[in-house]
Amino acid sequence: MSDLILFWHRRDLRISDHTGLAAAREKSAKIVGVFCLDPQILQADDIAPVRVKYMIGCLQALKERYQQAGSQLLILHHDPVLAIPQLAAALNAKAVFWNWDVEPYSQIRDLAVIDGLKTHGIEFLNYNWDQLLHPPTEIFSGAKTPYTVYTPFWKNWSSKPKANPVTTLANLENLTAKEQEIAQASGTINLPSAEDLGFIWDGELIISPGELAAQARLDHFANYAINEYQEQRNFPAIDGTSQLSAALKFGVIGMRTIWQTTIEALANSNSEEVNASIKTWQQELAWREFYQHCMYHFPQLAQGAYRDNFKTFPWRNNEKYFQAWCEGKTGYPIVDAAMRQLNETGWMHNRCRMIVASFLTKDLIINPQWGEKYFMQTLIDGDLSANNGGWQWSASSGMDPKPLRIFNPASQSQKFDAEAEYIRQWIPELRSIDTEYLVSGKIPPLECHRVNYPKPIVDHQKQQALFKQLYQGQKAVS
Ligand SMILES: Cc1cc2nc3c(=O)[nH]c(=O)nc-3n(C[C@H](O)[C@H](O)[C@H](O)COP(=O)(O)OP(=O)(O)OC[C@H]3O[C@@H](n4cnc5c(N)ncnc54)[C@H](O)[C@@H]3O)c2cc1C
Repeated sequence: MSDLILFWHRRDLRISDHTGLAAAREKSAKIVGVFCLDPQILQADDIAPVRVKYMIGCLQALKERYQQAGSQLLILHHDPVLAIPQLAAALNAKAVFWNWDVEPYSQIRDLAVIDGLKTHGIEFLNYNWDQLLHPPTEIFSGAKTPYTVYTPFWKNWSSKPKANPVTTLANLENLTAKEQEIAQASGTINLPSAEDLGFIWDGELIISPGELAAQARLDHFANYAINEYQEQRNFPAIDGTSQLSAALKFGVIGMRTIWQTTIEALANSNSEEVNASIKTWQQELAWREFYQHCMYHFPQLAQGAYRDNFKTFPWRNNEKYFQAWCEGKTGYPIVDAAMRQLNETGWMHNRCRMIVASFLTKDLIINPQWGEKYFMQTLIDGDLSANNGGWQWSASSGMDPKPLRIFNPASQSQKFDAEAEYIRQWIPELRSIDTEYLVSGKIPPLECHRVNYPKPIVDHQKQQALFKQLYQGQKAVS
C-alpha cells in the first residue's frame, strides 16, 4: 500500500486552517484532494445556479491552492458511494480522510462510503468537525440533552475555549505519472463549468469565490463594519454585515480563523460599543452552530415543522400569491425589494429574510416549506441547517420559545428603511414615489397604476387576524 491519503472535500473548499487536512498531514506528506460532483445533489430540485457557480469558482481556487502546495485536486462526477472507494482502491491509497457533516443525507452517504472503503481494506478518518467551533457531540444542557433554545446554548457554547487556527498545508507530494494515468482511467475529469453542469447564472457573482477572497472579505469586515455591527446590521441599505455566509456554507474560510479575528478585534477595541458590536457578531456565528447542532440531533427538522401544532396547519397555499411573492410583485414594497435583491444577486439581507418569511407564512398563509425551497433554489449561501432554522423561526413552527411572531411590513420599513433607500434600489419603478408612501406600503392606487406597480395582493390586518384564528384552532386540536 502507498503513502497516499486522498482527502475528500465537501463543504471545506480550502487548504488553510483545515483540521481534517492537518490530521492527514500528520500521517503523510502525500495528500491529494478529491471533490465529487454528486449527481444526487445536483439533480435535486433545490439547487441554485448562482450557488453552483460560486462553488465551481471555489473549486477552481482550491485546485490552484493544491498546485501551489505541490499536489492537486482530483474531480469526479459520479455517485461518491461508488466513486470514492473505487478511486482510492485503484490508486492503492493508504486512507481516505474527510470532515464530518450534520446533514441527514451526508451522514447516510458517508456511512455507505465507509462500507465501500472497508471492502477494499482502506483506512478512513472522518471524525473532524472542521466547519464548527464545537461539535454537536460536545454541547449539552445540564440534563445532558441537546439544546433546543438558543440563549442557554449560547451561554454554554461561548464559555468553552475555542481552538486556534491550524497550520496551512505546504510541500505536499503529488501523484506519480503512472498514478495520474490510473486516476484518469478511474473517472477523474477536468473541472466543468456551472454551465457544463446545466446551471446558468447570467448575473455577476456579488461574492468572489475562493479562500483568498473570503480572507480578504473577513479582513475588510474586521477593519470596518464589525465595529458598528450591532447598530448597522439591521439596515438593508447599509453594507453593514460580513457577507461571509456563502464562504461559510462551503467552508472556504476556517471557523477558527474567523473566531481568532473576533478575539483580535476585541483586543484592539477601545470602547464598550465596539465590544458589544463584536460580541453581537460572535452571537450570529453561534446561531449558525446552533442550527447545525439542531439539525444533527433532530434530523426530522429537514422534513417539516418541529412543533406539533404546525404539523397539520391549514395553510392556504394560494399559488398566485406564491408566484407574486417569488417575483417581488406583492404590492408590499419592502417585501418586493427583498425578493428582487434575492432574484438579481442570489443574496438577501438577514432583516429582509425575516420580513419576507414572515410575510409568506403569516400574511399569505403559505406553507413555509415552499419558501424554504425557493430560498434554496435561489440563495448563493443556501444551507439546509441555517435556512431551515430561519424558516422555522419565522413561521413560529420551530424551537424558538416565542409562541407567535408576526412582522408588520410597514413598521419594519419604517424602522429599518426609513428613507426607502433599499426599496428604491431594488424597485426602479418606485423611485419617483414619495418616501412616506413607500415605507407605509400605502401607495395610492393611481400612483401604482402610473408606475405599473401592483396594489397590495392581501390586507395585512385581515390576514394576520386570520392567521391568529387558524393558529388558535390548531392549538385547540393539538
Ligand atoms: C428565513 C431565513 C433563511 C435563511 N437562510 C439562510 C441560508 O440558507 N444560509 C445561511 O447561511 N444563512 C441563512 N439565514 C441566516 C442569515 O440571514 C444569513 O446567514 C445572513 O444574512 C448572511 O449574511 P452575512 O454573511 O452578511 O451575515 P453576518 O451578519 O455577517 O453574520 C455572520 C455569519 O453568521 C451566520 N449567521 C448570521 N445570522 C444567522 C442566522 N440567523 N442563522 C444562522 N446563521 C447565521 C452566517 O454564517 C453569517 O455569514 C437565513 C435567515 C432567515 C431568517
